[in-house]
Amino acid sequence: MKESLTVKTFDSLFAELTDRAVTRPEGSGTVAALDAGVHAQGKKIIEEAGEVWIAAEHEGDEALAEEISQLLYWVQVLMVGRGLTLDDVYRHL
Ligand SMILES: N=c1c2ncn([C@@H]3O[C@H](COP(=O)(O)OP(=O)(O)OP(=O)(O)O)[C@@H](O)[C@H]3O)c2ncn1[C@@H]1O[C@H](COP(=O)(O)O)[C@@H](O)[C@H]1O
Repeated sequence: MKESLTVKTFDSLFAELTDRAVTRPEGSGTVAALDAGVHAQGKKIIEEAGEVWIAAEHEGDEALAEEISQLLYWVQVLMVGRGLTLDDVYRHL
């Protein structure tokens, strides 16, 4: 996950990614990830989920937390790409 001076939350990251999809700033990895489509996004989710599993089995808390953050990011990319909102998901929690 890229470094930031402010603390991000799941909701604030989702708002940021939603804004990226609308404003499409040059150089945004999220824009590229959205343009790559659901197949590429799904593969990335599987990859990151695998890295979370491996980290949980073999790595420390910091590495595990970083892998989880990447998994959450890619799940959000897929959500934004499909047009889901946070409420669409939260209502199932
Ligand atoms: N939180 C994330 C985030 N987490 C993961 N990733 C991307 O997910 C990928 C992680 O893949 P990998 O695990 O394979 O790591 P890698 O860096 O590709 O390289 P290796 O693992 O092979 O060493 C990288 O491309 C990361 O850039 C993220 N990309 C962006 N964000 C945040 O999303 C927001 C928008 O970012 P931009 O669209 O790039 O402006 C910003 O707040 C960013 O900090």
